[in-house]
Amino acid sequence: MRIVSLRVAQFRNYESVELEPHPRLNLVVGPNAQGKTNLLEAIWVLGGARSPRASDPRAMIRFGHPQAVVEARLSLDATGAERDLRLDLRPGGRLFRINGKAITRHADVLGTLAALWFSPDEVDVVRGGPAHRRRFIDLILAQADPLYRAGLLRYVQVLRQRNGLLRAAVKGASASAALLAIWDEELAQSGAELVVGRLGLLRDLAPVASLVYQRMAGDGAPLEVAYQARYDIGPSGSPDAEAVREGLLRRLQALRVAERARGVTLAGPHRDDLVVRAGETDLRHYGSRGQQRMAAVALFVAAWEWMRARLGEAPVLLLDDVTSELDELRRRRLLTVLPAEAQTFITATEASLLEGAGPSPGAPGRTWRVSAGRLELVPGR
Ligand SMILES: Nc1ncnc2c1ncn2[C@@H]1O[C@H](COP(=O)(O)OP(=O)(O)OP(=O)(O)O)[C@@H](O)[C@H]1O
Repeated sequence: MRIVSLRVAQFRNYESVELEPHPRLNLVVGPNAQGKTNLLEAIWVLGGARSPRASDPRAMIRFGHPQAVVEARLSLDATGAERDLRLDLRPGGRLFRINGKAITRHADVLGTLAALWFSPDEVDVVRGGPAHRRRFIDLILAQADPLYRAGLLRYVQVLRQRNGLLRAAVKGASASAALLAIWDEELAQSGAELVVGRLGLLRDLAPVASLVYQRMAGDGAPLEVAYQARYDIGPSGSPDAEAVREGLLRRLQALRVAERARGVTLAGPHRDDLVVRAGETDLRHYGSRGQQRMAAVALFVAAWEWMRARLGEAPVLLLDDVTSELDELRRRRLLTVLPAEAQTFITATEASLLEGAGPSPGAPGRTWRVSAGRLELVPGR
């Protein structure tokens, strides 16, 4: 899919800008603190995702204004059909509209504008804690698979209820064994659905990520990405919900005393992780910064491929400041592994850092110069 036109109003340092992005490559250049990231952030949150840098959506409303608006006309690859997506950000919350119709359930927005965000901070998908890796796979799955979205909502609700019961038990309230057993079943059932979705994703994602990693690293070590749970999930190559359900249930029963003492659910997909290894090296703990960065890029490129295959639509790529920390060689390697067919928005302080971006030298695209919340189309690209 691609963004045909975009309007950003009273969002961060933008008063009001309208643009018609190029179907492929959009370079967004300008000095620091001018609004490059803000533009990508506007597109990202329009897709329904949380901002990578604002836990409170109010931070994105232009200072002194009551609300921000981001809207786009989207064109679908499969049918050429167009869709209008609009987000109103107000102090009270977010309101999304698709073709003018207000969307009441946030989960129904995800996937309308499928996108992936990548910045140097995404190295945390490899180097950071397990929550980063869980968020990575959940967001991919939630955008591409409505069943997974629904399953995730259900799991979060079950987890909340079960934790409530365990917390009450810590405070001395009676949490009957029978009641807990019911919530064990619920948690194991909805947890197993999530784990099976995640295993299916990894089965497809891992080989692609390994290929991309080897192309970038050039040292021959394959990248291994595997699911890590502290309960039996059966054979990961052929995901089986029943095996996962039983494994998780057994683990919950074994953890009964500890959970009653701590008042929290100690096993399930909310605590699982991914192992990311290159050869013998667990990159999460022992990878060099360069290896971790390459593995993160490889995971994102593979995620893009997976989402495209699953949705039948190419997700929009938002690449913020990705070239800044890299030397010439790494920069070139990075730019050549990026999917050529994606509509891409890529920021940099200087256009020269993006030399070689796109499928071939001199690839078609548009360059926008950003200065204090104003965009200017640079002629000639
Ligand atoms: N809610 C807001 N209202 C008005 N201006 C804001 C708001 N939030 C951030 N800004 C301004 O946006 C600017 C930062 O923009 P942005 O983060 O897009 O920078 P950038 O061009 O990507 O720079 P860098 O290259 O340093 O990443 C700052 O000048 C900041 O004061």
